[in-house]
Amino acid sequence: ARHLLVVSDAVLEVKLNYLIAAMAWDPEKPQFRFTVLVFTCLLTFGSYFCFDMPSVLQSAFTGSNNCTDEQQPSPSPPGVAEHISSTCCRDCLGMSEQNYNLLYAVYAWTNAVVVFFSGFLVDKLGNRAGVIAFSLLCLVGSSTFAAGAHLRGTDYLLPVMLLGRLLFGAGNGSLTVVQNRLVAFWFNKKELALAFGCVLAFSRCGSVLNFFLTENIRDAIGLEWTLWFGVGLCLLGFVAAGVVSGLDVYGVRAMGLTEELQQESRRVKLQDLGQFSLQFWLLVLSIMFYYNGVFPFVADASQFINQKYSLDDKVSAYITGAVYDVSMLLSPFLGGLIVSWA
Ligand SMILES: N[C@@H](Cc1c[nH]cn1)C(=O)NCC(=O)O
Repeated sequence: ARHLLVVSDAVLEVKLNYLIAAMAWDPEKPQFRFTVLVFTCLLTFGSYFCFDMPSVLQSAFTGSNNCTDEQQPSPSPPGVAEHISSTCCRDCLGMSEQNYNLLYAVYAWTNAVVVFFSGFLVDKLGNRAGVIAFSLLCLVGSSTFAAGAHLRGTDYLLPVMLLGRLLFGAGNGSLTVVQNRLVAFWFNKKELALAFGCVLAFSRCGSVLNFFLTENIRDAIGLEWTLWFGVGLCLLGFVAAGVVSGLDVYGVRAMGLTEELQQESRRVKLQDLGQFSLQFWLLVLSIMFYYNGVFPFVADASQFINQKYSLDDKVSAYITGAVYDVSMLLSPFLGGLIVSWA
């Protein structure tokens, strides 16, 4: 019986090895591109979580930290969380509303300017360099932002946090560009819309979890460590970037496309911009005007809802995040629907 067990064990191992080889290492097979998809989805999960952390934490960012040594945080009015009382808040950064909004403005402007150049750079240098560089920028940006929060009460708080948002903005937008390029490469023949749907759903999942969890995490570990928790998620994105990069090198080489892709990237030039169609630019404009309304609203909505309707911070954040909930739930299905209609 023992002999039989050893033999069946060996057979099982051979079968398993065969399965792994057949499953994972032929880049033309669906298993390979879906493995790429899983790690591509992970690229922006953390950065999307971090992007709207200020919105959830707006009252902490703008509340005044004016406690004296003996003073305990005073009891909060009904419906307002304990740590944000109007008279004493140990966990608050004391930013003005304008400076708080600067955190978003700096992100948006850097994002808008940098993505143009990073898109061109990725066309020239390829996905691997881009995915590593931009996820590293997100990591450095979110770390700088979190480190800035430790400087409360000093003149350095705002410049350091703004610098963090600037680096994060440069990284996150560009990371989305290279993420879409990876999906377009690995899913160019089929399942393209479905793959885009999955990527968007996963990114939105980062946003949604931020609106559901951040306030609770802050209650448990305090403001600074909550921001470092976001950094941890960006680190996850950086690790995923390493894996995607490795898979991409392997897959392209195994399909014998390395030389062809290098030649293609040499041919890319700035003048190619002129070849984009009117339809493309109209699409760009419609997306721009759509986001014009959404992102600034999300940035200020948590505190607005909290103050106008006297709702608890957590409930206000859930309501603000609802704008992303629907998108998260529907994207993969709508992507699948488009695939089956096309
Ligand atoms: N650069 C991102 C910013 C963002 C917004 N929400 C989470 N991150 C971006 O523009 N994303 C586009 C999007 O559809 O979320």
